[in-house]
Amino acid sequence: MLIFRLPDSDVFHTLEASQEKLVSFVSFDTKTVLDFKGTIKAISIEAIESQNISPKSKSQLIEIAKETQESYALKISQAKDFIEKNELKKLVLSRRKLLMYLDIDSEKKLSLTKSFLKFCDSYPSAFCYLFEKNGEIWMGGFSEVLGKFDKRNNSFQTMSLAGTLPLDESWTDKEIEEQKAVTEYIQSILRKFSSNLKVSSTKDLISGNIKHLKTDFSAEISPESLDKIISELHPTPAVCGFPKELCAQGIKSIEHFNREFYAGYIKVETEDFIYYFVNLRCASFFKNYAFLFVGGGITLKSDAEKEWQETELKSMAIQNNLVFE
Ligand SMILES: C=C(O[C@@H]1C=C(C(=O)O)C=C[C@H]1O)C(=O)O
Repeated sequence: MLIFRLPDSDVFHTLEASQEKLVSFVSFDTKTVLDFKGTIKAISIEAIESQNISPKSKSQLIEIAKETQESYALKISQAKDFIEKNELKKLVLSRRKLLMYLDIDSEKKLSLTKSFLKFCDSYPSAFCYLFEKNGEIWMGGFSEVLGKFDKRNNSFQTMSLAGTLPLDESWTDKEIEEQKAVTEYIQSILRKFSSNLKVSSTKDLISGNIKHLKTDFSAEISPESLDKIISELHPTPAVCGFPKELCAQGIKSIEHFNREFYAGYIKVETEDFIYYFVNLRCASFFKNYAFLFVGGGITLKSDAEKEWQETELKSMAIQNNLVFE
Protein backbone atom coordinates (compact mmCIF):
# COMPACT_ATOMS: atom_id res chain seq x y z
CA MET A 1 0.00 0.00 0.00
CA LEU A 2 1.32 3.42 -0.96
CA ILE A 3 -0.42 6.78 -0.60
CA PHE A 4 1.26 9.99 -1.66
CA ARG A 5 0.60 13.62 -2.41
CA LEU A 6 2.66 15.73 -4.79
CA PRO A 7 3.90 19.19 -3.68
CA ASP A 8 1.32 22.02 -3.77
CA SER A 9 -1.50 19.67 -4.68
CA ASP A 10 -4.59 18.69 -2.75
CA VAL A 11 -5.07 15.41 -4.56
CA PHE A 12 -4.00 12.20 -2.88
CA HIS A 13 -2.81 9.30 -4.97
CA THR A 14 -2.38 5.58 -4.70
CA LEU A 15 -1.44 2.85 -7.18
CA GLU A 16 -3.96 0.54 -8.79
CA ALA A 17 -2.73 -2.96 -9.62
CA SER A 18 -0.82 -3.14 -12.90
CA GLN A 19 2.70 -4.06 -13.91
CA GLU A 20 3.73 -0.47 -14.60
CA LYS A 21 6.60 0.52 -12.30
CA LEU A 22 5.90 4.05 -11.22
CA VAL A 23 7.23 4.76 -7.76
CA SER A 24 10.58 3.60 -6.37
CA PHE A 25 12.15 4.24 -2.98
CA VAL A 26 15.94 4.19 -3.22
CA SER A 27 17.95 3.83 -0.01
CA PHE A 28 20.68 6.32 0.96
CA ASP A 29 23.38 3.82 -0.07
CA THR A 30 21.35 2.99 -3.26
CA LYS A 31 21.69 -0.74 -2.45
CA THR A 32 17.98 -1.19 -1.73
CA VAL A 33 15.28 -0.21 -4.20
CA LEU A 34 11.65 -0.71 -3.21
CA ASP A 35 9.42 -0.62 -6.30
CA PHE A 36 5.72 0.08 -6.24
CA LYS A 37 3.94 -1.04 -9.37
CA GLY A 38 0.59 0.18 -10.58
CA THR A 39 -1.26 2.93 -12.35
CA ILE A 40 -1.49 6.19 -10.46
CA LYS A 41 -5.07 6.98 -9.40
CA ALA A 42 -6.65 9.51 -7.06
CA ILE A 43 -7.84 8.35 -3.65
CA SER A 44 -10.34 10.19 -1.42
CA ILE A 45 -9.71 11.16 2.20
CA GLU A 46 -12.48 8.75 3.26
CA ALA A 47 -10.81 5.91 1.37
CA ILE A 48 -7.48 6.77 2.98
CA GLU A 49 -9.05 6.78 6.45
CA SER A 50 -10.62 3.39 5.83
CA GLN A 51 -7.22 1.78 5.16
CA ASN A 52 -5.97 -0.35 7.97
CA ILE A 53 -2.27 0.40 8.16
CA SER A 54 -0.85 -0.80 11.44
CA PRO A 55 2.56 -2.25 12.23
CA LYS A 56 2.45 -6.04 12.22
CA SER A 57 5.75 -6.58 13.97
CA LYS A 58 5.33 -7.96 17.49
CA SER A 59 6.15 -5.66 20.37
CA GLN A 60 9.65 -6.67 21.20
CA LEU A 61 12.19 -5.38 23.59
CA ILE A 62 14.64 -3.48 21.48
CA GLU A 63 18.17 -3.30 22.62
CA ILE A 64 19.03 0.06 21.18
CA ALA A 65 20.95 2.61 23.12
CA LYS A 66 18.87 5.78 23.04
CA GLU A 67 20.83 8.60 21.43
CA THR A 68 21.34 11.28 24.07
CA GLN A 69 22.49 14.85 23.64
CA GLU A 70 25.84 13.74 25.12
CA SER A 71 26.31 10.74 22.83
CA TYR A 72 25.38 12.91 19.83
CA ALA A 73 27.87 15.59 20.92
CA LEU A 74 30.58 12.93 20.88
CA LYS A 75 29.64 11.97 17.31
CA ILE A 76 29.69 15.64 16.30
CA SER A 77 33.22 15.97 17.61
CA GLN A 78 34.21 12.80 15.69
CA ALA A 79 32.64 14.34 12.58
CA LYS A 80 34.70 17.50 13.09
CA ASP A 81 37.90 15.42 13.41
CA PHE A 82 36.98 13.67 10.17
CA ILE A 83 36.34 17.02 8.44
CA GLU A 84 39.67 18.41 9.64
CA LYS A 85 41.70 15.32 8.76
CA ASN A 86 40.26 15.14 5.25
CA GLU A 87 40.05 18.91 4.70
CA LEU A 88 36.30 18.77 3.98
CA LYS A 89 33.81 21.63 3.90
CA LYS A 90 31.07 19.68 5.68
CA LEU A 91 29.72 16.28 6.63
CA VAL A 92 26.03 15.54 7.19
CA LEU A 93 25.51 13.63 10.40
CA SER A 94 22.19 12.20 11.51
CA ARG A 95 20.53 10.39 14.38
CA ARG A 96 17.74 7.89 14.65
CA LYS A 97 15.42 9.25 17.31
CA LEU A 98 13.59 6.52 19.19
CA LEU A 99 10.01 7.49 19.96
CA MET A 100 8.13 5.09 22.25
CA TYR A 101 4.36 5.52 21.85
CA LEU A 102 3.82 4.48 25.46
CA ASP A 103 5.71 7.61 26.46
CA ILE A 104 3.16 9.65 24.55
CA ASP A 105 -0.19 8.00 25.12
CA SER A 106 -0.50 4.55 26.60
CA GLU A 107 -4.30 4.43 26.36
CA LYS A 108 -4.68 5.27 22.68
CA LYS A 109 -3.52 3.78 19.43
CA LEU A 110 -1.53 5.54 16.73
CA SER A 111 -3.56 6.15 13.57
CA LEU A 112 -1.09 6.22 10.70
CA THR A 113 -3.59 7.33 8.09
CA LYS A 114 -4.83 10.24 10.23
CA SER A 115 -1.23 11.15 11.05
CA PHE A 116 -0.42 11.15 7.33
CA LEU A 117 -3.36 13.46 6.54
CA LYS A 118 -2.37 15.84 9.34
CA PHE A 119 1.26 15.79 8.18
CA CYS A 120 0.16 16.62 4.61
CA ASP A 121 -1.90 19.53 5.93
CA SER A 122 1.05 20.92 7.87
CA TYR A 123 3.44 20.72 4.89
CA PRO A 124 1.47 21.74 1.76
CA SER A 125 4.56 22.28 -0.42
CA ALA A 126 6.16 18.93 0.46
CA PHE A 127 5.94 15.59 -1.32
CA CYS A 128 4.35 13.39 1.38
CA TYR A 129 3.96 9.62 1.46
CA LEU A 130 2.88 6.72 3.64
CA PHE A 131 3.64 3.14 2.67
CA GLU A 132 3.37 -0.36 4.01
CA LYS A 133 5.30 -3.06 2.20
CA ASN A 134 6.91 -6.36 3.25
CA GLY A 135 6.08 -5.58 6.89
CA GLU A 136 7.77 -2.17 6.74
CA ILE A 137 5.91 1.08 7.32
CA TRP A 138 7.40 4.46 6.46
CA MET A 139 5.96 7.94 6.44
CA GLY A 140 7.67 11.16 5.46
CA GLY A 141 7.75 14.25 3.36
CA PHE A 142 9.84 17.29 2.55
CA SER A 143 10.18 19.96 -0.14
CA GLU A 144 13.67 19.07 -1.32
CA VAL A 145 13.74 18.03 -4.96
CA LEU A 146 16.72 16.08 -6.28
CA GLY A 147 15.32 16.32 -9.77
CA LYS A 148 12.22 17.12 -11.77
CA PHE A 149 12.32 16.25 -15.45
CA ASP A 150 9.68 17.56 -17.82
CA LYS A 151 9.28 14.95 -20.59
CA ARG A 152 7.54 17.47 -22.85
CA ASN A 153 10.44 19.92 -23.20
CA ASN A 154 13.44 18.06 -21.66
CA SER A 155 13.85 20.65 -18.93
CA PHE A 156 15.45 19.53 -15.70
CA GLN A 157 15.13 21.29 -12.38
CA THR A 158 16.89 20.73 -9.09
CA MET A 159 17.77 22.72 -5.99
CA SER A 160 20.47 23.31 -3.46
CA LEU A 161 18.81 23.25 -0.06
CA ALA A 162 20.77 23.43 3.16
CA GLY A 163 21.41 25.49 6.27
CA THR A 164 18.85 25.38 9.05
CA LEU A 165 17.75 27.89 11.67
CA PRO A 166 14.69 28.53 13.82
CA LEU A 167 12.44 31.08 12.06
CA ASP A 168 13.42 34.06 14.24
CA GLU A 169 17.22 33.73 13.85
CA SER A 170 19.49 35.36 11.24
CA TRP A 171 21.76 33.50 8.85
CA THR A 172 25.45 33.30 9.79
CA ASP A 173 28.54 32.31 7.78
CA LYS A 174 28.09 28.71 8.96
CA GLU A 175 24.78 28.17 7.14
CA ILE A 176 25.77 30.29 4.14
CA GLU A 177 28.97 28.26 3.61
CA GLU A 178 27.15 24.98 4.16
CA GLN A 179 24.58 25.76 1.50
CA LYS A 180 27.22 27.16 -0.88
CA ALA A 181 29.01 23.80 -0.80
CA VAL A 182 25.81 22.17 -2.08
CA THR A 183 25.29 24.86 -4.75
CA GLU A 184 28.85 24.48 -6.09
CA TYR A 185 28.53 20.70 -6.20
CA ILE A 186 25.24 20.77 -8.14
CA GLN A 187 26.57 23.41 -10.52
CA SER A 188 29.70 21.41 -11.29
CA ILE A 189 27.61 18.36 -12.25
CA LEU A 190 24.92 20.13 -14.26
CA ARG A 191 27.50 22.07 -16.31
CA LYS A 192 28.75 18.74 -17.66
CA PHE A 193 25.30 17.89 -19.02
CA SER A 194 23.90 21.22 -20.17
CA SER A 195 25.14 24.43 -21.73
CA ASN A 196 22.17 26.55 -20.66
CA LEU A 197 22.14 26.17 -16.89
CA LYS A 198 20.11 28.81 -15.06
CA VAL A 199 20.76 29.50 -11.39
CA SER A 200 18.36 31.54 -9.23
CA SER A 201 19.22 33.84 -6.35
CA THR A 202 19.25 32.22 -2.91
CA LYS A 203 16.06 32.49 -0.88
CA ASP A 204 14.61 31.28 2.41
CA LEU A 205 12.47 28.18 2.38
CA ILE A 206 10.21 27.94 5.41
CA SER A 207 9.40 24.45 6.59
CA GLY A 208 7.17 24.36 9.68
CA ASN A 209 9.15 25.62 12.67
CA ILE A 210 12.44 26.14 10.77
CA LYS A 211 13.89 27.74 7.62
CA HIS A 212 16.52 26.71 5.08
CA LEU A 213 18.48 28.40 2.28
CA LYS A 214 17.47 27.39 -1.22
CA THR A 215 18.87 28.02 -4.73
CA ASP A 216 16.98 26.72 -7.79
CA PHE A 217 18.57 25.33 -10.96
CA SER A 218 17.08 24.65 -14.34
CA ALA A 219 18.72 23.28 -17.46
CA GLU A 220 17.84 21.67 -20.72
CA ILE A 221 19.22 18.13 -20.85
CA SER A 222 19.02 15.15 -23.15
CA PRO A 223 16.59 12.51 -21.83
CA GLU A 224 19.33 9.86 -22.16
CA SER A 225 21.46 11.62 -19.55
CA LEU A 226 18.75 11.79 -16.86
CA ASP A 227 19.73 8.59 -15.01
CA LYS A 228 23.40 9.56 -15.08
CA ILE A 229 22.65 13.05 -13.71
CA ILE A 230 20.62 11.61 -10.83
CA SER A 231 23.28 9.04 -9.98
CA GLU A 232 25.94 11.77 -10.02
CA LEU A 233 23.85 14.15 -7.95
CA HIS A 234 22.84 11.66 -5.25
CA PRO A 235 23.79 11.91 -2.45
CA THR A 236 24.34 15.67 -2.59
CA PRO A 237 26.28 17.47 0.14
CA ALA A 238 22.85 18.43 1.58
CA VAL A 239 22.60 14.89 2.95
CA CYS A 240 26.18 13.52 2.73
CA GLY A 241 29.27 15.56 1.84
CA PHE A 242 31.92 15.88 -0.84
CA PRO A 243 33.73 13.74 -1.97
CA LYS A 244 30.70 11.53 -1.56
CA GLU A 245 32.28 8.07 -1.20
CA LEU A 246 34.70 9.26 1.47
CA CYS A 247 31.93 11.14 3.31
CA ALA A 248 29.53 8.18 3.12
CA GLN A 249 32.24 6.00 4.70
CA GLY A 250 32.85 8.58 7.41
CA ILE A 251 29.12 8.83 8.11
CA LYS A 252 28.81 5.05 8.42
CA SER A 253 31.69 4.78 10.85
CA ILE A 254 30.44 7.65 13.04
CA GLU A 255 26.64 7.20 12.99
CA HIS A 256 26.58 3.42 13.68
CA PHE A 257 23.16 2.71 12.20
CA ASN A 258 21.75 2.03 8.76
CA ARG A 259 20.08 5.10 7.26
CA GLU A 260 17.89 2.80 5.11
CA PHE A 261 15.52 5.01 3.08
CA TYR A 262 16.34 8.17 5.04
CA ALA A 263 18.31 10.61 2.87
CA GLY A 264 17.73 8.36 -0.12
CA TYR A 265 15.29 9.44 -2.82
CA ILE A 266 11.86 8.62 -4.21
CA LYS A 267 11.33 8.42 -7.96
CA VAL A 268 7.79 9.12 -9.14
CA GLU A 269 6.90 8.95 -12.81
CA THR A 270 3.71 10.63 -14.05
CA GLU A 271 2.54 11.20 -17.59
CA ASP A 272 4.51 14.42 -18.06
CA PHE A 273 7.16 14.39 -15.33
CA ILE A 274 9.76 12.26 -13.62
CA TYR A 275 10.29 13.48 -10.07
CA TYR A 276 13.07 12.54 -7.66
CA PHE A 277 12.29 13.68 -4.10
CA VAL A 278 14.89 13.64 -1.33
CA ASN A 279 13.55 11.41 1.43
CA LEU A 280 13.89 13.57 4.56
CA ARG A 281 11.68 14.27 7.61
CA CYS A 282 10.73 10.61 7.60
CA ALA A 283 10.23 7.79 10.06
CA SER A 284 9.78 4.02 10.15
CA PHE A 285 7.03 2.64 12.35
CA PHE A 286 6.83 -0.45 14.56
CA LYS A 287 4.19 -1.72 16.96
CA ASN A 288 5.18 0.37 19.96
CA TYR A 289 7.86 2.69 18.70
CA ALA A 290 9.07 4.65 15.69
CA PHE A 291 12.48 5.71 14.46
CA LEU A 292 12.55 9.36 13.41
CA PHE A 293 15.53 10.07 11.16
CA VAL A 294 17.00 13.56 11.45
CA GLY A 295 20.32 15.14 10.66
CA GLY A 296 22.17 18.29 9.76
CA GLY A 297 25.33 19.57 8.13
CA ILE A 298 28.36 19.66 10.42
CA THR A 299 31.21 22.08 9.75
CA LEU A 300 34.19 23.11 11.88
CA LYS A 301 31.97 25.98 13.08
CA SER A 302 29.26 23.64 14.41
CA ASP A 303 28.12 23.96 17.99
CA ALA A 304 27.01 20.59 19.47
CA GLU A 305 24.12 22.08 21.48
CA LYS A 306 22.73 23.90 18.41
CA GLU A 307 23.10 20.83 16.20
CA TRP A 308 21.11 18.78 18.72
CA GLN A 309 18.39 21.45 18.84
CA GLU A 310 18.30 21.47 15.04
CA THR A 311 17.64 17.72 14.91
CA GLU A 312 15.00 18.05 17.65
CA LEU A 313 13.22 20.77 15.65
CA LYS A 314 13.40 18.65 12.49
CA SER A 315 11.97 15.63 14.32
CA MET A 316 8.86 17.68 15.17
CA ALA A 317 7.81 17.54 11.51
CA ILE A 318 6.72 13.94 12.16
CA GLN A 319 6.29 13.97 15.92
CA ASN A 320 3.89 16.93 16.07
CA ASN A 321 1.63 15.35 13.48
CA LEU A 322 1.11 11.93 15.04
CA VAL A 323 -2.53 11.26 15.85
CA PHE A 324 -3.51 8.90 18.69
CA GLU A 325 -7.11 7.84 19.13
C1 LIG B 1 19.60 16.14 6.73
C2 LIG B 1 18.42 16.78 6.82
O1 LIG B 1 18.13 17.92 6.13
C3 LIG B 1 19.00 18.43 5.15
C4 LIG B 1 20.11 19.17 5.76
C5 LIG B 1 19.95 20.50 6.08
C6 LIG B 1 21.03 21.21 6.88
O2 LIG B 1 22.10 20.65 7.07
O3 LIG B 1 20.80 22.33 7.35
C7 LIG B 1 18.82 21.21 5.64
C8 LIG B 1 17.92 20.64 4.82
C9 LIG B 1 18.15 19.32 4.24
O4 LIG B 1 18.79 19.41 3.03
C10 LIG B 1 17.31 16.23 7.63
O5 LIG B 1 16.21 16.80 7.60
O6 LIG B 1 17.51 15.20 8.32
